[in-house]
Amino acid sequence: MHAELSELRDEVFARNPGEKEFHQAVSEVFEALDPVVDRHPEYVEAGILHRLCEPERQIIFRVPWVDDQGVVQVNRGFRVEFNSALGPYKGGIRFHPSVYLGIVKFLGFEQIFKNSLTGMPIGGAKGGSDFNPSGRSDGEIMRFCQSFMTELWRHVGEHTDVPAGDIGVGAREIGYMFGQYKRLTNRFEAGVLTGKGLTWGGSLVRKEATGYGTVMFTDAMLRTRGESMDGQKVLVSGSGNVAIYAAEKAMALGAKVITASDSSGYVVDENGLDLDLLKQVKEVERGRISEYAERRGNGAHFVEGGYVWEVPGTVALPCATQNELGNKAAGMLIKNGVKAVAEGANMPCTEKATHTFLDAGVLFGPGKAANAGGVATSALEMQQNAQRDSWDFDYTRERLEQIMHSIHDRCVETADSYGAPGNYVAGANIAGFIKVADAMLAQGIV
Ligand SMILES: NC(=O)C1=CN([C@@H]2O[C@H](COP(=O)(O)OP(=O)(O)OC[C@H]3O[C@@H](n4cnc5c(N)ncnc54)[C@H](O)[C@@H]3O)[C@@H](O)[C@H]2O)C=CC1
Ligand SMILES: O=C(O)CCC(=O)C(=O)O
Repeated sequence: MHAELSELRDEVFARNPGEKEFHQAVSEVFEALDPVVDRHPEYVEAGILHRLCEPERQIIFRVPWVDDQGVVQVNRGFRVEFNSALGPYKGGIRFHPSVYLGIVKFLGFEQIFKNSLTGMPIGGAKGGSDFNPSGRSDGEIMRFCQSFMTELWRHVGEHTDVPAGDIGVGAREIGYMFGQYKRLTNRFEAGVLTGKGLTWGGSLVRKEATGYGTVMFTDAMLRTRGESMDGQKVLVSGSGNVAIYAAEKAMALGAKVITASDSSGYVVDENGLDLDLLKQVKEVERGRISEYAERRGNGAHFVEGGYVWEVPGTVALPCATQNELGNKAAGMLIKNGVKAVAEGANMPCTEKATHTFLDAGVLFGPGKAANAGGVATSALEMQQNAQRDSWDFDYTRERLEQIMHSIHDRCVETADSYGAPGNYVAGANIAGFIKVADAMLAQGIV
C-alpha cells in the first residue's frame, strides 16, 4: 500500500482505539484506493482521505425510558453524521445490544461510498442504540423510540439528516419516531425519515428494496459469466427485512432458496423456503427461526448454532450482520461450488473471507454496492415526499432496477479502468470514493 495511505491508516487506527469494525471498513477502502492515489495526487494534497475518516459530527446521548415494571432504564444513543459532500446525511438507525461507537462509525463510513454509488444526492450517516428490542412489549418500544427522538429531533431534518431503519428498526419504530418528531416540531415533515408507512409518506418498494436490489445485483454479476439467478441453489442468512426480500426476489427469478437463520441457529429447507410461513413467523409474530422448521414439516429442519455456510449451495447471500461469514466458511462455500456471493448485510464477510473469494475467482458483490438498493429507494421516497406524490409499485421497482444495474456497470467499468477487472470490491470503493472526493475538492477545506 502507498506510504501516505498506510501512514494515514495507522493514524486513523490510533485516533479511534478499540473500534475494530471501523478499522476494518477503513482498511478495505484504503486497500482499494492504492491505484487512485497514484493517478490523483490532488486528493492527497487536499487531505481528502484524512478528512473523510473524521466524521463531520458525532452525537452521543442518553436515552432514558421506563419499562413495563416501572423501572427506569438508560441506554446510549448515537448519530454519526459522517459526510455531507453529496447531500444531506442519510443512513439507518440500528437498535441492538452490540451497538457502540465503533459499529456506528463503520456503518456510517460505508454509507458514504454506498450512497455515492447510488447516484442520488445523499451524504453518509448512521445511528443507533445499544437498546435490545428483543422481548420488549410494544409499549416499551414506543417509549424508547419517543425518548430516542426527544434528543435526535434537533439534529435531523429533511435538508440536514434523514435517518431510516436498520437492524431492530422497521416500520413500527420509524412510525413511533416520526410521531414524536411531529409532536416536538409541530411540522408534518415527511422527508425527515424514510421507511415510513404507506399511508403517511412512505414509498412502495422501500420494504423490499434492499433484498430485491441485492438479488438484482447478483443476477447482473452472474450474467457477466453467461449465467443468471435462474436454477441457482441459494443460501440466505438472517430472516429479517433484507433476508426475507432477498429470498423473495431470488425465487421470483427462478432460484431455490434453502436456508434462513437468526441468532439462535438456522433452518435448511431443501424443498425451497415457504416464504408466507417465514413472514408469518418473523414479520408478524417476531418469533424464533426454529418455529419455522417446527411448523413447516416437509423435511425442513433446524440446526442450533452454526452457520448456513455449511450447507452446499451455488449462491450465498449473507443478510444478517457484520462478520458473520469468516474465512473457514468461505473455504467451505468454495469447496461446495459457490459461484457468487453478494453482501445483503453490511460487511458480513471478514477481510480474509473477502480475499479468499476474490482469489478463488468467485463473483463477489460488496455490501456498499450489492445492498445499496435500500438507501437508493429511500432517496426515491425523499423525492416523492418533496413532490408530494406517491409512485406505483412497478414504476418504483423499475427505478430501483435501473439504479442497481447502473451501480453494477459502474463497478465493472471502474474496476477495469483501474486494472482490477472483475473485482467489484475495487470497483465499488473507487467509484464511490471519486464522486465524493471531487465534491469535497470543489467545496474547499470544510
Ligand atoms: N434494512 C435495510 O434497508 C438495510 C439493511 N442493511 C443491512 O442488512 C443487515 C440486516 O438488516 P435488516 O434485515 O434490516 O435487520 P432486521 O432487524 O430486519 O434483521 C436482522 C437479521 O439478522 C439476524 N441477526 C442479527 N444479529 C445476529 C447475530 N449476531 N447472529 C445471527 N443473526 C443475527 C436477526 O436474527 C435477523 O434475522 C444488517 O447488516 C443491515 O445493516 C443494509 C442495507 C439496507
Ligand atoms: O435507507 C436508508 O437511509 C438507510 C439504509 C441503510 O441503513 C443501509 O444502507 O445500510
